[in-house]
Amino acid sequence: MAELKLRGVRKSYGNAEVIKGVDLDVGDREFVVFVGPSGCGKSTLLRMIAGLEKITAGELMLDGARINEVDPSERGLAMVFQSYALYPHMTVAENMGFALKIAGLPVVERDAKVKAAAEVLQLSHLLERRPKELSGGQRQRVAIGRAIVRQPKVFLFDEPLSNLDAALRVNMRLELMQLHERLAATIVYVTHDQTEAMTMADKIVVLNGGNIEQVGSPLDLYARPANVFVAGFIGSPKMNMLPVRVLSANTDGVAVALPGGASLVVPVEAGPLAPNSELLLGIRPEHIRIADAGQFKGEAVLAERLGGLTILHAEIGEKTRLVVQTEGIDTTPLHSPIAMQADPSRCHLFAADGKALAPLGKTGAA
Ligand SMILES: Nc1ncnc2c1ncn2[C@@H]1O[C@H](COP(=O)(O)OP(=O)(O)OP(=O)(O)O)[C@@H](O)[C@H]1O
Repeated sequence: MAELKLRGVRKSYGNAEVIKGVDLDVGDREFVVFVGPSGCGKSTLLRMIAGLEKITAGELMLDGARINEVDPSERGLAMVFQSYALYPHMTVAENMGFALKIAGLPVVERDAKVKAAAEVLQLSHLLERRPKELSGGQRQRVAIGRAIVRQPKVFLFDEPLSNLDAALRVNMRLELMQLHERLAATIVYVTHDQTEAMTMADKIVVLNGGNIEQVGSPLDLYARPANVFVAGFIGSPKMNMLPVRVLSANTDGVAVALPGGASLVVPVEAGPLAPNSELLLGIRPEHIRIADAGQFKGEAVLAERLGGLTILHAEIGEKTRLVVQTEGIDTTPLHSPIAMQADPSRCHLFAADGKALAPLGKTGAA
């Protein structure tokens, strides 16, 4: 069992508060990913869990017991860093077994644990090599192996893949997902890469400026971002955001005037919205299609043809662009008039404070 609970956790450096009261549950065997822009506090929060940074206020619990004051080495957590921090003069086997040696484990037990971890990580044939004789991906696996042999309650990963090239990163991502399954481990993982978060996490924690913006499964965050920040952060290419004006609201949703003059009814709760209020309309590029007729008219000015899909950039007004994602190789001619149709049921509306209007039915209205 390994459950973490954070309650009202804060961190200040002098007068600067960088973690501003975080409440979070990490369930047993859950793969939880902290994601957010540079400087939002991801690493600080992870290091506080590890015990490498003091917690200024709040409570950190592991399996029901407060561990704020427990020494890092006694917490039963193992951290894997971005820089692998391997000992250059030691072999792979010695690097992996070092913590066990320090802990005074007999050689036979130590060797057995190193061998078992090496097998899981496909490092068995490299045990006698030194770090400089390994590729980046192999070094990262050794760093993970060093954590595995300690059989920690929770694995903490701080951007472990960011030193690897793109192809290797994709491979290691898959390996980490398999490892999570094989070890049935609880993992807290920091990244600024939303694709890593979307593909690996059971639960994503989106951080911004020391606060949690939203916690949810990848698909929750994709389908129901709580605010503009999460909507813009999750999903690639990014969600289109268009300024719109409220025309009316009724039980079908909120009708808004679009740039270009057409209107669209988004099935969301109006709440206290007044006519003429200004909102942001969010539409993911994959929820718009090129059509004979549609709510948007303009012309494609740029096409990114990626083989399996095409990303079209269309101008729909002065300084207003719409990004449209289509399947396969799209042959829409550039600089000719086209129409685009958005699926209203997949659209999002955000109020002036950035919060998403609730989808119809969520609060009981039909
Ligand atoms: N030792 C420190 N003293 C003062 N401020 C610090 C210290 N460590 C971190 N900070 C500040 O705390 C904030 C959060 O930093 P942190 O490293 O946790 O961000 P991050 O989200 O991990 O960013 P990145 O993705 O760039 O690594 C930043 O504004 C940073 O400047």
